[in-house]
Amino acid sequence: MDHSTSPQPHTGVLLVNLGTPDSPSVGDVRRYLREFLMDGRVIDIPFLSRFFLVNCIIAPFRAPKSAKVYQEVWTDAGSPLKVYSEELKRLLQTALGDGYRVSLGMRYQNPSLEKALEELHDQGFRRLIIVPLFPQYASATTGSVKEKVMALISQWQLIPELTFVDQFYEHPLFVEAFTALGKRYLEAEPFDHVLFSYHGLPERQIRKGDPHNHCLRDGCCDSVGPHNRLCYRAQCFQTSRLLAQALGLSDDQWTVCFQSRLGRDPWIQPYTEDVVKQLVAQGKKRVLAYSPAFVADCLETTIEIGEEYKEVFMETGGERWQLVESLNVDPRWVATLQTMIQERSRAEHVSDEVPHTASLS
Ligand SMILES: C=CC1=C(C)c2cc3[nH]c(cc4nc(cc5[nH]c(cc1n2)c(C)c5CCC(=O)O)C(CCC(=O)O)=C4C)c(C)c3C=C
Ligand SMILES: [Fe+2]
Ligand SMILES: [Fe+2]
Repeated sequence: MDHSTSPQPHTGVLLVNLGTPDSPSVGDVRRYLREFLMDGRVIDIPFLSRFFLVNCIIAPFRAPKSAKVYQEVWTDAGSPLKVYSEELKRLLQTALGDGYRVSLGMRYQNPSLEKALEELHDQGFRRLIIVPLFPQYASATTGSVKEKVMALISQWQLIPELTFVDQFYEHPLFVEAFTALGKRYLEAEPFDHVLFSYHGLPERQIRKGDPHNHCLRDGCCDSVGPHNRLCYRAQCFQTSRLLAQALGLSDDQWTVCFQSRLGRDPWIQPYTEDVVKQLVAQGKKRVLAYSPAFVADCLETTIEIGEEYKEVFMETGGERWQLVESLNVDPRWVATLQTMIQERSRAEHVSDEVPHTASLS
């Protein structure tokens, strides 16, 4: 094989994260909230009701409050979610090498999915690997990314081979990377308890994806199997079990909970705020908090867990609260993505090497 020239990229890789406002100004936060919450997979009610709720109630009232929180989390380089995602793209490109072209798009706002896909379209790749950066599958996140990407690509004249990485909640390297981050804290000082706090979802959305009428009953999320393969809550429990096992925790040393409820409908439980108060009542004074639904630190981790739930904990009698930072641009995380992408590539590599006409001649 000739190694003197670098190979042409043969595969396009699209990383997709949720998105964040362009700036922490009220106007930009309002625009972000409108686009995000008008997604029918996020607020899954009929269009006219959603339009009224988002444009007349949530966006106008929430934008000024959320903008203040975004101002807290904003750095000189911008929104952490975007800054980490862009650096991750750069590092992954280096790790994968010249055979791949990595692009980054956000489901909402910028850099836009349209632009990211246009970059890949221009290269005329035969194969695209799309990685929604959400470890656990939810219709509101992974499902929404898949819907939007398919809608955009369906307008192309030549539609390449598409591979979606639907989830990686139990990928051994993902679990290993998150384990290492928490282990550093557990080895440095004693903690009474480990909390795994995930972004919540309306219960209705879990039910809609449950043809077997299995979810949200006692013990329904104790395992992931054919009956609940894409159940977000079950996948969150599975990630937590694997992390707890890798951290050497016994069953009474960890708890799963769900944060960020929006509106009055029931969301999946237990709610983080209730669990935090219960832990204090049980005499747990030192808590290590993980947030394994996110691969980059953002408003939901740094502010909501790192500050708001910490405040609840400390005010009700807790003594030490430590947030485990997200994977961000950890080299183990970059290597995890590299492996997941190469695993997908290898599975289809043969069809690349052998021209399709070969079997006919
Ligand atoms: C696991 C990932 C996420 C799921 C599932 C999810 C569902 C979901 N979110 C809302 C409403 C809001 N989420 C907000 C912020 C936000 N959400 C995620 C991820 C998931 N959301 C992230 C990474 C972020 C932070 C983005 C950042 O810029 O840092 C917000 C905006 C912030 C605020 O005003 O509080 C809202 C609103 C719903 C309704 C929902 C499920 C249906
Ligand atoms: Fe959210
Ligand atoms: Fe379930």
